[in-house]
Amino acid sequence: MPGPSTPSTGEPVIRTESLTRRFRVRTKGLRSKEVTAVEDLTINVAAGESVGYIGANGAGKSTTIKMLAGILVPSSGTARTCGLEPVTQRRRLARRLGVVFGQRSQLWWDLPLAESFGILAAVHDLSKNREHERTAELVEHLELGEFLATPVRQLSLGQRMRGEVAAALLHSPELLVLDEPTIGLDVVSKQRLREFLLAERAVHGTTLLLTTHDMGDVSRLCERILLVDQGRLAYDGTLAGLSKTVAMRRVLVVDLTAPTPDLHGLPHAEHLGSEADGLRQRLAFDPEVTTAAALLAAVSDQAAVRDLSVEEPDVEDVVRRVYVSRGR
Ligand SMILES: Nc1ncnc2c1ncn2[C@@H]1O[C@H](COP(=O)(O)OP(=O)(O)OP(=O)(O)O)[C@@H](O)[C@H]1O
Repeated sequence: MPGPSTPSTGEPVIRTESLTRRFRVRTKGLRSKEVTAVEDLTINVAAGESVGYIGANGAGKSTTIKMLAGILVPSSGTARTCGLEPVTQRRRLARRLGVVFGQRSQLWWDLPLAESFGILAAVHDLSKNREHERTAELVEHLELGEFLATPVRQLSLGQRMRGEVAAALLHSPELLVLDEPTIGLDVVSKQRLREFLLAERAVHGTTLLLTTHDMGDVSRLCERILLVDQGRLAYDGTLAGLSKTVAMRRVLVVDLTAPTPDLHGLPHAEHLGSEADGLRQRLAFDPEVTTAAALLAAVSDQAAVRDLSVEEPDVEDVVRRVYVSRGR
């Protein structure tokens, strides 16, 4: 688990009480029905915490974030972010909050990255000194130097995401909210971004709230997990606590030298499936019970292995098994 949590005596950075948001959605013809995206959500996040906000597709994560950022008005209940009422005090909140939407850009597509930073520094009213100091710090730590002069639309996804994170942090917000920050990134880019976020939090005490479908993000970045199920809070606690509810299975993927029937009788493993006539087979195991090495040895007794990889548990899989363990 990452870094120490910062005890806080002040007001929570995020506080919601019975927060609810409904949408009216069109069904057939002129008919419509009401969808409850977030229901009766009561949470507190203290300064310095790093919280993973996870749940299945459509569970209500983005809707919650939009209400916390003042972009969406709640149907009922209340939210306070950095001690402010997000909708009516949105401008003041913008000075204290940074938001990164993995699938949407806040940068100017046709401008070089450096110019986007300049505009944002002006928007946030940073002094020239502060702007230079903070930009230099972020450029160094996010390794942006080589493409500061490149128009944003020409950046790779990984480069752009680093640019997005820098843009969201330029004004040194006390709360950074990230909606799917590592989506689509390769393993190395993910790792770099996670390391940066950990360092940023350690140095500046920034509170982190992130939604993700990547269990690697959760296990490396988040001390606390909030799990939502159909808009309702289903779990609030540590990853270790969640592991007690459902084992955090990893998946060993083996590529075999010849087509092979599904491997059976492997100790402490579940066969998840095969591809290409059994040339590739996927085996889930609980790292608390066995190791990838022990499982590989057992596979090697039955077939010749050409290549292998180990996948992190998938958030969707964890969420599904939490639901199953609750009888849903
Ligand atoms: N603007 C909208 N109009 C109508 N329905 C909406 C709107 N925004 C969200 N919803 C609905 O609210 C529910 C929650 O959506 P939300 O985007 O918050 O989920 P999510 O947990 O972020 O999902 P994902 O992981 O897929 O991004 C879904 O049923 C979605 O269809």
